[in-house]
Amino acid sequence: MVLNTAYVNGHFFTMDESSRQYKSGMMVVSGDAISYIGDHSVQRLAAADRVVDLGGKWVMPGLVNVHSHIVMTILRGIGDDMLLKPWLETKIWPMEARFTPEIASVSTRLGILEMLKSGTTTFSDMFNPNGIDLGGIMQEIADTGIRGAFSHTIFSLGTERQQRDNIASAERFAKQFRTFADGRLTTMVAPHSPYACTPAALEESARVAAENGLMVHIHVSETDLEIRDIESRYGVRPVEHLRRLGVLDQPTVMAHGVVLNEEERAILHQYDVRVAHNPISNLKLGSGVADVAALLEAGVKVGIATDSTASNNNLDMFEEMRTAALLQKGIYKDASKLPAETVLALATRVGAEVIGMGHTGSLEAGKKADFITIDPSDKPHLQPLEQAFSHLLYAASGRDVCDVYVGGAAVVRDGSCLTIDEEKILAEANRLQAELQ
Ligand SMILES: CSC[C@H]1O[C@@H](n2cnc3c(O)ncnc32)[C@H](O)[C@@H]1O
Ligand SMILES: [Zn+2]
Repeated sequence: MVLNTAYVNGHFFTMDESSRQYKSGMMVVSGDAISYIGDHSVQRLAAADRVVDLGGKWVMPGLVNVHSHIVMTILRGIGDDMLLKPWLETKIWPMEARFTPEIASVSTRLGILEMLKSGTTTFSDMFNPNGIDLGGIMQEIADTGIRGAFSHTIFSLGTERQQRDNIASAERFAKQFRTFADGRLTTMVAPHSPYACTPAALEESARVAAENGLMVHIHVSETDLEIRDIESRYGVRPVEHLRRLGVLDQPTVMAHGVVLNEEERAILHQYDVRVAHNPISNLKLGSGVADVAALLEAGVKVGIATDSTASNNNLDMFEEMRTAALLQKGIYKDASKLPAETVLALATRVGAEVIGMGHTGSLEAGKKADFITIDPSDKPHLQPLEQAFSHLLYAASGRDVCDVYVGGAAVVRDGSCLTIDEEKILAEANRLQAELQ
């Protein structure tokens, strides 16, 4: 039997196409989906099996982080203040090579704990298996209650045989977990980047995506150095390189897109390539600032993302949204660029579409009941209440998140995670980072 829960007395921000607000509104959740959102309805209240009084809390869709690496969470604070190439080659990749199954597991749960507590309900993640049992990791992710899409990274490393095995392992993973945890978790195909994958590996990735109806998730055009490197190896820039190899024929999420010209933005639009914008990671690694305003003007779908805690150094999507908005205003010297309405949409409804999960991301009848609450009543930085929508972007932080629901199930209540043993994970993470160094 489907349980109907009525959430009453909340201030709802729907983030649907028309971005409605219902002050003193009502939302009914039937099973794992929203069946009603709107003004208070006495009839619907009478028909509900359960009533939750929100006491004036704000309710918005859970945030969608479209590019992360949760297995790297343990590396927070390691490798600060370095450019991407030396950061990867001298710090991160050598450390990742020493990861054990225990590190991968603790890192994953620490990352998800941080995401859930700061209001992220859906994420798209790329991880490097390194001999780790990905089935076990997927089960752990499922147990946290979060929603997401996961990809086993493809690197062109080692002998030809090792490279073939790597792609075969990514394909097995993508097929096995394509629909997992009642469809809450799914997979993508993730060649790391045009510089860490051979043309053959990129073509193979496109084949695996096409044969299995999956999206491609790849780092592209992150730095000037990458553009020079790809041009010198193949005579064309990364976007054209991927286009020629057939990668862009598959639905693709390109992480970064910092260094793009007008012609490339037109290609992304033409091929419906979506961009995962990682403003803080791009700033911290000294990569630059993606021209999100130009991408949106070119009709490209953009989502917001954190990247990993090794280049961010947190997974707070509120910080990420605010940074995204402020950067465009700053680089254009135009305060009208990326208003609250736009950025909040990119981090919710549009972000969900970017990663092919349009069944979440807004509070609308028929969508999954993935939502978060914020209690502004005791928070001076969220008052006066009248401009609440503005506060969601310009004043709130992940620490303000009170309750988090995924598919109608509570995963965080009053700031405490119900699905992960916080004390235990923090102790384990501290012990393991000390051992790694
Ligand atoms: C965890 S599997 C993915 C792989 O990507 C590396 N990585 C993390 N952040 C970035 C980035 O911004 N650009 C390129 N590569 C990145 C990470 O170390 C893993 O090996
Ligand atoms: Zn990344």
